[in-house]
Amino acid sequence: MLSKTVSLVTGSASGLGRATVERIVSSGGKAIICDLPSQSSLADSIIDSLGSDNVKFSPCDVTQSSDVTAALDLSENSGWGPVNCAVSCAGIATASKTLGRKGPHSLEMFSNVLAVNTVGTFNVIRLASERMSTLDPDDNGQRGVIINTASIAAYDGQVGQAAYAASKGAIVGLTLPCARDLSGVGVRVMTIAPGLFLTPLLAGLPEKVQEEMGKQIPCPRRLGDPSEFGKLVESIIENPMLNGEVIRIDGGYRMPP
Ligand SMILES: NC(=O)c1ccc[n+]([C@@H]2O[C@H](COP(=O)([O-])OP(=O)(O)OC[C@H]3O[C@@H](n4cnc5c(N)ncnc54)[C@H](O)[C@@H]3O)[C@@H](O)[C@H]2O)c1
Ligand SMILES: C[C@@H](O)[C@H]1CC[C@H]2[C@@H]3CC[C@H]4CC(=O)CC[C@]4(C)[C@H]3CC[C@]12C
Repeated sequence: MLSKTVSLVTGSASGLGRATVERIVSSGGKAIICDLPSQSSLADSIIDSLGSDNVKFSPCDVTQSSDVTAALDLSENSGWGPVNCAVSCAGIATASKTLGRKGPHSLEMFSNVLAVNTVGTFNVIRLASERMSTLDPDDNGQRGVIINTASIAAYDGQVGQAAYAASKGAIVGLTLPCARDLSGVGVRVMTIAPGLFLTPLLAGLPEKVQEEMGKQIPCPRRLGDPSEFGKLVESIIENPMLNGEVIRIDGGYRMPP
């Protein structure tokens, strides 16, 4: 049971983040939905279904420190206290070759993917851990847990995924040093590397392509359901021994070139 979980979940108006909020709240916790202002109507529908006592929306671009700070403040100003759990799901994906028919990869696109996926994730880690450090420790001397979302593309990046794979590889790379940095204040840091999950990120692809992608997963032979990601988040929150590690959740899939 996550009845004491007060969480900030980025990118949670949609997909894996939304499933995380649903899991945390159905297990008795609270969640701040941290997503772009353009996602406010999706956030409102989550609040309608889960209740405004349990879920609040803070419009936020994760690359902006003031926006993340405002989301952390909202938890405290709502009487929930400082967050003890931060889950980063905000992310964007692009597809562009390093040298394509139209010329070299756009440097702006590369920087933007790293800004949202990597810098945004680190922004949450640094600001959320400061708030967690003010909490009383539990029996294990722990004050909070931070969960990042990488991707199996961090390991098996495909053609056209240089920017995306680099952004996710960096999240894998920062997991252990951040866990080590924050061990003194009792904050754990974990990363999940999902395989192919049926979220709006993939739902935009033709149905035939989605079906074919699902068939490539060894077992189970289908795309992942976002609720399965939410379940893993819950396990990580509940298990005090999980720290400084990356967990793949991919049905045994390894992406081809
Ligand atoms: N779906 C998959 O198969 C899959 C696989 C591996 C990794 N991932 C990763 O999981 C995470 C969630 O992906 P998803 O599939 O749920 O996608 P999604 O598009 O459904 O959700 C991503 C959310 O992030 C938000 N977002 C984007 N930029 C933001 C910013 N600057 N600030 C705040 N919020 C921002 C979007 O508005 C959106 O609500 C991403 O990091 C993605 O790279 C997804
Ligand atoms: C594991 C995931 O993080 C990536 C693996 C496959 C990627 C998708 C491949 C098709 C792309 C098409 C596109 O133009 C937008 C991005 C993609 C949907 C891309 C998104 C990231 C994953 C799912």
